[in-house]
Amino acid sequence: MSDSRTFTAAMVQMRTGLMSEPSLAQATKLIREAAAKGADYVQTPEVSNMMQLNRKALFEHLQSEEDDASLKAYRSLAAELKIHIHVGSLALRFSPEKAVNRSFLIGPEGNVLASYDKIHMFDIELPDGESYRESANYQPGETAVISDLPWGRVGLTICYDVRFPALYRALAESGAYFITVPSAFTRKTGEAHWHILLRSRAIETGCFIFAAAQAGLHENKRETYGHSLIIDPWGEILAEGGVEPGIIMAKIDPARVETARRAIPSLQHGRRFGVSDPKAGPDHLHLVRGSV
Ligand SMILES: O=C(O)CNC(=O)[C@H](CS)NC(=O)CCC(=O)C(=O)O
Repeated sequence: MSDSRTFTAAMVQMRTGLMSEPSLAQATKLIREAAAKGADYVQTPEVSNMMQLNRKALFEHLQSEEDDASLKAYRSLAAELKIHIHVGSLALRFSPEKAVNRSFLIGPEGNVLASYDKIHMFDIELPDGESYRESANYQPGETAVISDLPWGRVGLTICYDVRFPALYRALAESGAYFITVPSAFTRKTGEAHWHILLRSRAIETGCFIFAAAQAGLHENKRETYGHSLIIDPWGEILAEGGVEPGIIMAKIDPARVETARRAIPSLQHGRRFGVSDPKAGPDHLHLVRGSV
């Protein structure tokens, strides 16, 4: 395929603080650095604006999408640098009671091309007592989102979504060549699952995976895993971050999507099926929700 389809993707790895202004300053510096090095598409992690201590503090600082100063700043920056900036997500006010975890794909004219509300809420309890109840504060999205970049179609997801392969299948079947997974993984679950989950989603979908990550010990005392990743459709890691803030970059050739899918057309081989339980009698069939 022609060289004109290739582009440079950059992931900004950051350590979001309690307040949005210093977090924006941190991201802006890294986005400028990526643009100076030739990035066409720059992604920031989940909750690029603030990671607060508790519900009360979160709601004191939340802005609505209309009023949020960091979204305006990212839009101006994209227009100034003439690049795509994908704000992995912002915590924004959704209603008096709920926030929303929303990512924004901004085009080189500063226009918002697409936004996506995280669908799957991280409500979990780890064996060591670490626990999260994202749904207490956040309103989940109900719609998967795709958008068109100049180099091919992109599907938007966030963090914990990565554990739900049906979403990725749906995005790939809707024409995605790239799938974005801006994240704030915990250190524990990241060590155990991060690379495997993201590489699996790349291999299963034949898509590039772009995952900018939060990293390190945050002002709110949470520790995130880092290791931002750019993965090709064969599952190969093209670039990986460490545990400190910074940028990673890779040249992206969308033709690799076609090569990988020609080699293993598993997207076309998927079949619908039921699950039979012989103990429950010959006519019994559990209905399953999908083919994956
Ligand atoms: O609440 C915030 O400040 C920002 N949001 C997050 O950090 C979100 C929800 S708590 N984190 C995840 O989804 C981690 C998933 C994860 O670690 C896994 O799937 O293992």
